[in-house]
Amino acid sequence: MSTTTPVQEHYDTSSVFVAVIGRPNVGKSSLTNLLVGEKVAIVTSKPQTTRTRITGVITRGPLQYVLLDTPGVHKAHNKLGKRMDKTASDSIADVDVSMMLFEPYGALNESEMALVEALHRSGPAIAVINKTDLVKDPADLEARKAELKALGVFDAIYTISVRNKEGSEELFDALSRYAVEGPHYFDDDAYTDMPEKELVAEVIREKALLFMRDEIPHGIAVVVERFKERPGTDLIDIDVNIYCERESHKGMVIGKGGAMLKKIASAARADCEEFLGCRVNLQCWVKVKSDWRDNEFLLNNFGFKQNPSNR
Ligand SMILES: Nc1nc2c(ncn2[C@@H]2O[C@H](COP(=O)(O)OP(=O)(O)OP(=O)(O)O)[C@@H](O)[C@H]2O)c(=O)[nH]1
Repeated sequence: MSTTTPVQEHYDTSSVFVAVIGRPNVGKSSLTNLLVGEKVAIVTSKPQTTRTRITGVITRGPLQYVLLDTPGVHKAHNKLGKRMDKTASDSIADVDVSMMLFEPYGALNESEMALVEALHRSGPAIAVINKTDLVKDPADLEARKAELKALGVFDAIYTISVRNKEGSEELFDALSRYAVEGPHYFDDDAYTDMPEKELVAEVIREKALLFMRDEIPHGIAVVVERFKERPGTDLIDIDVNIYCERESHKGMVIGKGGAMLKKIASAARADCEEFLGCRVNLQCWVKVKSDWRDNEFLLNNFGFKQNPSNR
């Protein structure tokens, strides 16, 4: 008697994996959050806030969109930078479509042109001009569109304003054209594959970036040491270590009489309570680990791992 393994040849469902790419600060995280409708990627006005590859998931009926929110393109100066660059180029190779964001104004820079080159070699791509709310004259937008069209790599060019929440339906529609028939890779009610612990760490980093002067926050790493629900309550205890590179930075993260740390922690707690849907007891400690950005072991320890392919 022979046994056969049933092979499903037809699916009623499909999915599309999308790399969200573009120069730092162009609005990749903001767009991911808008499309997902939840806070999965941290957003600040300072470039290069996105370190890890965050996956936003949106399921609309039979179609599942999976967004990879990549770090901005930049020149790598240390191991962390190199790893971030690798994450960005890996994403383009793995996906069904790349969505490259552009500012409405300004010359395309060297790293944007390098990305465009990479797109010529990889799969299909669409261009998205964000921040149309800043456009003064519609002719400016037309000129930008013509410039992008001339690059000869984009199947189509879209215009959006994440700030005004304009253009997202057109994008969903555009991306759906690249969907591939198959199973859904994530639960239909999932919106990210990022563990809650990592989301908590990202939120704390976001607050540090928001409240502190430029030089320090980019040198910090946040590690969630404990994430534990208190049985019988709606309370989660979260213990967090904030690592910085110098003793003097530690002092600044803590602030006068602990004021800065308190400010960061209480803003982070409010966000955590919102997305976790319960009360949070958040304890933060600040520690010094010099050169963590150049130390392979510590990078792995802090979660900046090279992600395995999703498929
Ligand atoms: N005016 C305007 N500002 C926007 C819009 N979308 C995003 N921004 C702002 O642009 C800044 C950068 O947004 P992010 O989403 O963090 O940009 P990013 O591309 O993810 O940045 P990196 O993580 O550094 O690569 C933030 O201050 C946003 O509020 C928009 O449609 N209009």
